[in-house]
Amino acid sequence: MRQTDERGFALPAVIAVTTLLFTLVTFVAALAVRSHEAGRLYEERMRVKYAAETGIAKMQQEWALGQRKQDTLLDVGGVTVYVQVEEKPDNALHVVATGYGEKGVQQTISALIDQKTLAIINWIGYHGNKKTEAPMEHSKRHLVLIGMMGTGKTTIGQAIAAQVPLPWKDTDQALVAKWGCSIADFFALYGEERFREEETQMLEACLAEPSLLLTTGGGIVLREQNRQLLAERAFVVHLDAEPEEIIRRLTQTNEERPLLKGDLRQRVYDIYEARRELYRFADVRVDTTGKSIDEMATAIVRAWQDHV
Ligand SMILES: Nc1ncnc2c1ncn2[C@@H]1O[C@H](COP(=O)(O)OP(=O)(O)OP(=O)(O)O)[C@@H](O)[C@H]1O
Ligand SMILES: O=C(O)C1=C[C@@H](O)[C@@H](O)[C@H](O)C1
Ligand SMILES: [Mg+2]
Repeated sequence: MRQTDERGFALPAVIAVTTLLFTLVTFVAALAVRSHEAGRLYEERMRVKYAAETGIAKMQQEWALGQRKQDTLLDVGGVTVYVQVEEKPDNALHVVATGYGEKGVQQTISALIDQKTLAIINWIGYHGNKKTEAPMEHSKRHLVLIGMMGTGKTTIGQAIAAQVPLPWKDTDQALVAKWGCSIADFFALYGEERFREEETQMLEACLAEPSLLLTTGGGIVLREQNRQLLAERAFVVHLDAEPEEIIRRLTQTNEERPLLKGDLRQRVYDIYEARRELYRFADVRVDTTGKSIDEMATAIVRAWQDHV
């Protein structure tokens, strides 16, 4: 009887002490995990902030070399940095750099820069996870990729299509579907001028739709009329790549590109040089050299989301 009493008393006490100990250990462990996570988040914020600042410095360097002052997507040590530039009175540039890191960390820093000397007039400040002031230009309701053959418009477009709720069209693919023959065959049958006419009509039809993700043929910028239409109605991203990288990529594909027939290297260098200025009207430029398709797609989606 006594034994039963002792057991009856001991058991609840053991359970209570064990429960208390368990709760205490769990609490301390949770605190440790949380402070470790907070530390990691703090480190990530610092890394992204530093990348955004470096992004501004990189653009200052490029502008010093004569590069056009234009919005640009950069990769700074694995952090995507979107640098937006706005002309201000008194020869000043307002430059806003947003770095996008891991764990949803986003840091923005902005500065006023003297257009002539490229010196920083003053830093405007940092803010975390805050959208930059990019007023939506409602007429620019399409997302369009332009760029030289082989810069990845179609491939990156496909990856973007999986991330944004926009219908995706590719002018080359739409033309092939319309004609029922390849671009190379169309060129052989009707020549380049007729192709350009068809391309413009297709562009007009696409831009008349409510809102599209549109990937274009490399030569869409040849016609002034097309450049104007695009500048008015689309948020235009210029995919760029070094000619050597373009040559490497195009050597690995079987797709026939009529304008590259003959000496591929020479053709790529010639066309690149001839069109270099024609791509410059884009809202954003991005260098895809050495970058993966997914990382490009994610960076462009961010720039688009900033635009809308
Ligand atoms: N970032 C990249 N890294 C490595 N390879 C790539 C990259 N982007 C595209 N490629 C490859 O380069 C080739 C050409 O790409 P794609 O057809 O998308 O170019 P495009 O810009 O659409 O060319 P076009 O103007 O002729 O339509 C494909 O084989 C593609 O897989
Ligand atoms: O750069 C160009 O002129 C071209 C690029 C391709 O996308 C096709 O539109 C066609 O081969 C012509
Ligand atoms: Mg293409």
